Amino acid sequence: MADQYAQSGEHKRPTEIPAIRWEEPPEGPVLVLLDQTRLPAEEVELVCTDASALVEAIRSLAVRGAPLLGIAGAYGVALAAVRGFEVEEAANALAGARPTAVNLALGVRRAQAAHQAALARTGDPRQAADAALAAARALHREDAAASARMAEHGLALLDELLPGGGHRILTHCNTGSLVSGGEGTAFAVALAAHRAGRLRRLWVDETRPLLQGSRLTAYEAARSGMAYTLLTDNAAGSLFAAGEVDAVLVGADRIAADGSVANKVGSYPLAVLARYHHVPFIVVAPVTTVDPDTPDGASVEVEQRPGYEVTEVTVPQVPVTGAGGGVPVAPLGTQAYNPAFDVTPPELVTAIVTEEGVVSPVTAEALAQVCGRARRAADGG
Ligand SMILES: CSC[C@H]1O[C@H](OP(=O)(O)O)[C@H](O)[C@@H]1O
Repeated sequence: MADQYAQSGEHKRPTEIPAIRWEEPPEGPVLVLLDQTRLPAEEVELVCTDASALVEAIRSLAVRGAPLLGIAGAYGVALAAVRGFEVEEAANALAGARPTAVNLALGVRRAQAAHQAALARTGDPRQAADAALAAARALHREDAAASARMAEHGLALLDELLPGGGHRILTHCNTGSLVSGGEGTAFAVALAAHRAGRLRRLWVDETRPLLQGSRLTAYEAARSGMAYTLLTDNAAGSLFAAGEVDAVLVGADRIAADGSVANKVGSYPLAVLARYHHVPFIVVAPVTTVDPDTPDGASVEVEQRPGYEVTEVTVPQVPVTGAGGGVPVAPLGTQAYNPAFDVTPPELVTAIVTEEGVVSPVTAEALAQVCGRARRAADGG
């Protein structure tokens, strides 16, 4: 069936518009974001001059994805410090902008701690601001390096689990360069397989309601030249039943200490389908996404988003009458259930691929060992 589909999508010349960059124009430092709510129709950059603009960008998913949220949060602290705003207030607002992706608060607190330490050491706000910016830049670099190592470990795992190449991978939501300082997490593995000539097709879940798959993953897949095919989330089951899926690759927003994985809503049903059809369900995430302070899946705060994201769609050039500024696709006043994430229990996860290596089977002990290795390395241990 996969061969019925010609190479999907056009292959635009890749334009290297980074998801995030720090600029220092004469008017003062700014954080520049590729506005992901405008993709794929428009490549528009959003300039943030203060933390409140960045908080809004995070809440609206103009900037999104766990690792990138951590990087953005750290730059947000630096932006507040450099522009002379109240740093602690800015840090708290940024850390609380979205609750599920642990990386956001982690990145914010890392830059805030650097700022506080430099201020205590020097008493000089300028040096403290520089320290916060240095911490953000370091996190940005580390995430890019982590992405490359996850891609290596992930491709090696695919080759081990699926000898013979020609991998048909199904993915959910978006986990490429739009969520990362590098080429992403799960998508970076698919990209590595493509470059190695071992990706037969990437099946892309559209990922309702905000369509990160159809809008963002398809955008990144088209630019890469890989063979990809978009599907509605509801069609995934029939692909498994047809034997068209060799593995599932997804990202994560928070991994609890017991190995429970919080990820985009719709990930859990894919894990159940994968188990039923004896297909590996692989999570790809940096160790910064593992939260030892969240003991299990039930402890994860799952972000509940506005109902209008389900009851309305935003279609350009069509008059909008809905509460959320979209075109209603349900009777006005319809209540909607709209969790942004769901939680997959560790027993349904074949492996967690991190930059420190692969955790499989997924147990609290194995996870702690991998993450402990990373933390000792970070502490120079
Ligand atoms: C590897 S981070 C990508 C992760 O973030 C997405 O959520 P959102 O688009 O709401 O930020 C989704 O859960 C992805 O797996």
